[in-house]
This record gives sequence, structure tokens and C-alpha cells, in this order.
Amino acid sequence: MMRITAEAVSVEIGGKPLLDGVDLEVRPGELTGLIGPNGAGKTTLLRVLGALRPPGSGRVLYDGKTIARRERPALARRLAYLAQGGEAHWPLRVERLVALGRLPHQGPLGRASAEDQSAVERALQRSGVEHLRARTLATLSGGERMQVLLARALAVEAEALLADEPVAALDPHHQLRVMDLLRAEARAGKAVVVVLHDLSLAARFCDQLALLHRGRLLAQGRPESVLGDRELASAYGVRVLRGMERGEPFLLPWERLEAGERP
Ligand SMILES: Nc1ncnc2c1ncn2[C@@H]1O[C@H](COP(=O)(O)OP(=O)(O)OP(=O)(O)O)[C@@H](O)[C@H]1O
Repeated sequence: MMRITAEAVSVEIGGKPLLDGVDLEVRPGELTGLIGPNGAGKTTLLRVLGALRPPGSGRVLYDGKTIARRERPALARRLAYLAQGGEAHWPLRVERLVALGRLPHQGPLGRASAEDQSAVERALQRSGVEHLRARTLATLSGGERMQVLLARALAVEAEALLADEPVAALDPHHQLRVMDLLRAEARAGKAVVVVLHDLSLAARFCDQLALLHRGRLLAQGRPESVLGDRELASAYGVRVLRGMERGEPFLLPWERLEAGERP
């Protein structure tokens, strides 16, 4: 079980603030959604939470403790990071790529144990990409590639999973499948953070949302309190249509607001 706490995290590049005084608590057993417009700082915050980038000021605590440089390898076993889908033209077979998720668990000789092998099999199966195992990454479609990268992150079998837009390239069926999977990971006790642009998926699946706007947390808490008309108008400049289906909310971005109409 791992709790990740960001305290007054700020990041600046060339005098431009990317994150400004962000406080966030990521709890085990919960699915936390990071939302906000393009360029709001979601990826930057996710990388800071994952210790992939140091904050300029403020700090990140893992179970209440900061991580020293020499403790990084141990953290790599406890925390899996799924990067935003990029190009991947490596001539690497899918099962080899997923097996890379086990590297943090292996010694200097890098021998895969039976446990490593079964973690890879579980990850391939859970991400629904067993049938792609012998293919090379370069031959996959964008959505297939994302599911394979998710399998690599699952193979780590870490206490925390940080996923940057894992459903952006997926069709509706696979989007729901991945959100179910992330929620199940959280229910199993993991701390899971997911960056999302789809407001309905954020509303339905997440326990907690953090809405970033220009590097600041505009709102944070239960989805129903974060996804208010005012918050969405202010952060995204949109008006949404809303509804409920069997007790669960959905939101449809409907129209853009002119600059003067934003709160
Ligand atoms: N190395 C850099 N130099 C200058 N600006 C940067 C650098 N890295 C990030 N930025 C800027 O910081 C801001 C936040 O970027 P970030 O990737 O965190 O946004 P995001 O919320 O994940 O956006 P998106 O939804 O488009 O993926 C953006 O305006 C980006 O252009």
C-alpha cells in the first residue's frame, strides 16, 4: 500500500511556471483522475509524482517519506509509470517489451524468474494483448500499442500505477475495459492515478479528481464537486450537457464559451 503526497509542488522552466503550489494526496485503494486542458501541467505533475522529475520547490512524499537518490531503484519496484502514447518503432517483440516491466525486480544479471514469467503472462492477459505477443511493436496500431504499454506497466505489479492518457487512442469498448481495469487495480489496494480528457469517464470511474488549470489546482475532491458548470467553464471554456444513467453521471461537452463568458 502506498500513499503519495505532493506538498506545495512548483515547477518552473525558463521563468514560466508549469506547476504552481500543487497539494495533492493520492491514496491507496482509490482511482485519482488528473484532468485539465491541454498544457495545464497534468503530465508534469504525473512525472513529479512518479519521481521522474524533481519539483523546483515543494516535495513529494511516499508513505510520508521523501525518496533519496539511492532509494530510486527500490521505488521503481513500487511504482509503475505509463507514459503518454508516443511513437514506438522499435523492432521489439511485444512479450519482450512487457517483460521489461520486470527489470526493477531482477538482479544485476537480469535473469527472469518463474515469478517474473507469470507476472508477464498475467499482464498480457489482463490487458487483453496475448494475441499480439509475438508481434513487433512497430507493426501495432496506436490503440494496440497503448494496451501493450499498459501491460508493461501492469507487469511491474507495483503498489502504485501512474497512467498518462491510457485511453486516448482507444475505441469506446477498450476505453471502458481499461477504466474497469484501473478501477479494479485501485480496489485491490493500489494507488492509481490516471490522466484523462474524457469527462464522463472521469465522472464515472474516479474516486477523486484533481482539475489543473495553468499549473494550479482549480478544484479537487469528489467528481461531483469538481465537475461543476463553473469549474468546467473556467478551466476548459465549455458548457456541458449532463445526465444520469442508473445512478451514474455522464457529461457531454456541448459548446465553446467565448472569452467573455468564462467565469
Ligand atoms: N521543457 C519544456 N520547456 C518549455 N515548456 C515546457 C516544457 N515541458 C513542458 N512545457 C510546457 O508546460 C506546460 C504543461 O505541459 P504538460 O505536458 O504538463 O501539460 P498537460 O496538461 O499534460 O497537456 P496535454 O493535455 O496537452 O498533454 C505546457 O504548456 C508545455 O508546453
